[in-house]
Amino acid sequence: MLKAIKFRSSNGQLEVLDQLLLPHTMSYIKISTVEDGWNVINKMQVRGAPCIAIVGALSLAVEIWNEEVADKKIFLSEIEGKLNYLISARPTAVNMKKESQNLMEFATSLCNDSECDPSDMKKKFIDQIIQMLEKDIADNKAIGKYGSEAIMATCKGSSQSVNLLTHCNTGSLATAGYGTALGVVRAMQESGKLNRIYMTETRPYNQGSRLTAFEMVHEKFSATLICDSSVAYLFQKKHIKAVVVGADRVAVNGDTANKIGTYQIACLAQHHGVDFYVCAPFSSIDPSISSGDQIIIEERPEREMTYVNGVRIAAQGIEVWNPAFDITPASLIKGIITEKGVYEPKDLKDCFAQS
Ligand SMILES: CSC[C@@H](O)[C@@H](O)C(=O)COP(=O)(O)O
Repeated sequence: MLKAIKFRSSNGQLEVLDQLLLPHTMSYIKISTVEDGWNVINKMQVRGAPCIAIVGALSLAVEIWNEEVADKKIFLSEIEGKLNYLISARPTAVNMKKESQNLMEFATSLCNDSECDPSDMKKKFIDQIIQMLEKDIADNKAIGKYGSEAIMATCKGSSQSVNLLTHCNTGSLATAGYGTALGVVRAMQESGKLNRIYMTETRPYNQGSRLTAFEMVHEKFSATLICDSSVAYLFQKKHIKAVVVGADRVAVNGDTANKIGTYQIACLAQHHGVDFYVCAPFSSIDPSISSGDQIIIEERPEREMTYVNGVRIAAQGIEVWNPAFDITPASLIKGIITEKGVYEPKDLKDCFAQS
């Protein structure tokens, strides 16, 4: 499996795959500081909501790796400042914000624990960050299993294999490994239930043609790339059983922010009677947001749209609007596939009330 993150827990060495150079060049960038982490996230050398949170947190771990911590309160305020800085790298994905809150709660409890000395606090804090890597892979495998079961439960005939469509990149490159929506695809492939995965190019940054296509070729899946504008025709012609996409932030009512173009695919899926699933860990659900209207949508530089590989492809002088994400209303989503099971959007609220 491709690896977006290489982390050595023996000596605190962190490297991330430069996804701007894919699919032509596999080159890893060394990350030594929080500023390095912020930069690779902001420039989208690392992207994908779970991967952003893990790389952000690990950049803090490697920065403090050799630090002598003498005072717990000073250390707590240092990590709070650095986590807040990391959240500012990209605004739409909630995972970095949620993981920061979790890490701050954990660090505060260590700070208040009189049995824990400053160096213990640092060690335990770093260990907590490292656990995020394993947890993300385990969560993705659970998402894959639940998603595969949910899709196959709607099929008539147990031996059937199906065609799926995905958008953007949600695989090993967007997570610690295995993937969310691509994790569902992977689980279906492993159980012989995948006939073919179709993927959109995902303009303007081309996560589909550069990254998902790269992963699928690498894994030797039966996979086909389509233009973003071919989705309606694909639904007419290719017997697509379901759409599986990831999420950058899910509101409590199920409205979902994901890569620009997701909303129009959901509209087309409804028109054609194709099931539309969002696949995301609980860390992508934002309990503080009641609906999608409150989600801040990142707008990226116009150059990402008007240039391809340094060559301008748009007419000089044209004005450009380049939102990186859109909001798919909950009414278009059949299920939200998480590591705890599959929820109808209307049931998410109760799920938070219970926990
Ligand atoms: C498991 S990744 C889920 C989402 O983060 C993904 O679908 C997506 O929209 C990524 O956007 P990106 O702008 O490439 O970070």
